[in-house]
Amino acid sequence: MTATIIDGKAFAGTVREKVAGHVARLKEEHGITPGLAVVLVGEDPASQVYVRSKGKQTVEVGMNSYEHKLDADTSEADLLALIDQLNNDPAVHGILVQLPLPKHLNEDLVINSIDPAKDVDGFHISNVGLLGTGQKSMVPCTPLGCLMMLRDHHGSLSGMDAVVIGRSNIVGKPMAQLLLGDSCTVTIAHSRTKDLADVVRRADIVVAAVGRPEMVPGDWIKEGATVIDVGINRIDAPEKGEGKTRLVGDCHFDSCAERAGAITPVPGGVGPMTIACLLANTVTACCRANGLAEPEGLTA
Ligand SMILES: Nc1nc2c(c(=O)[nH]1)N[C@@H](CN(C=O)c1ccc(C(=O)N[C@@H](CCC(=O)O)C(=O)O)cc1)CN2
Repeated sequence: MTATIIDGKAFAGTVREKVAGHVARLKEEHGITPGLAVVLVGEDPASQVYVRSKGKQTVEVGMNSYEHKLDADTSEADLLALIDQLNNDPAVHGILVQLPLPKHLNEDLVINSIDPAKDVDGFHISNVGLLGTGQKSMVPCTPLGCLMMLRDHHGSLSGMDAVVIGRSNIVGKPMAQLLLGDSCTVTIAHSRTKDLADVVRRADIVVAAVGRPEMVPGDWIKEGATVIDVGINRIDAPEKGEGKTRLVGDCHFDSCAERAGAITPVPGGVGPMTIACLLANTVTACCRANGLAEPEGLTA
């Protein structure tokens, strides 16, 4: 079998178009412009790129973007004071603190200081609890993007065997909750899982989110399975020239694509959906804050 490529970049474009349509309606019919505040602490080069991209795409869909760039040695008290100010700003409907934070800042404390209604990352403990109990919540962007692509490809996921490799709070755990919510039989695998190859071979859906370059080989994949590769790993690429690098996922793309029914590429798969879903969550948060009907097709 040669897999269908699930084009996350194109899909993200359709999500952004839908978001832009909702934003236009919010302005025309209610005089409301959704606003997203992004907080970056420090100068991590990858984070700077992601934050720039978030700001640009926020403006492109017609929303207001508020960027707060803080020095790497910003104190916890100053960061919490900024979050408190954003929590109380009616023009701000979504707040995101770019991760990872510098080591001296307590990530859990910072995330849990965000108003859960404005927590467009879905990382606040209240949103984690709401998702885990099947209640309306803000849903983390990367897993939401994966779910949207899976639903689009399969229609119903009911009864499918899904394996999520990785148990992070940002991807693995919420992904498993979302798949459970869509009536999959879900296994969360991790570094201590015994016979990982056999566990993965049973799966109709494989979501790989471990951050280990190409660790899933093609012969772990059941014929016809759908592979969602969340990993974004930069590796040396001497074949491109001295000192050159390239991006790969957690799955070995060529061998997995030979057996899978469908697969997301890296780059151009899950990554672009993360920011598109952030925009979607901001519109959702804005609608909820104003007691308006939520946009269809943009939430879990
Ligand atoms: N507060 C948050 N911090 C982080 C999150 C998050 O969802 N919330 N996720 C990641 C980083 N991230 C967004 O913040 C992100 C990662 C990757 C991509 C993306 O589009 N990747 C491209 C490749 C880009 C490249 O060339 O390097 C792709 O996969 O095609 C978007 C957003 C950690 N922090």
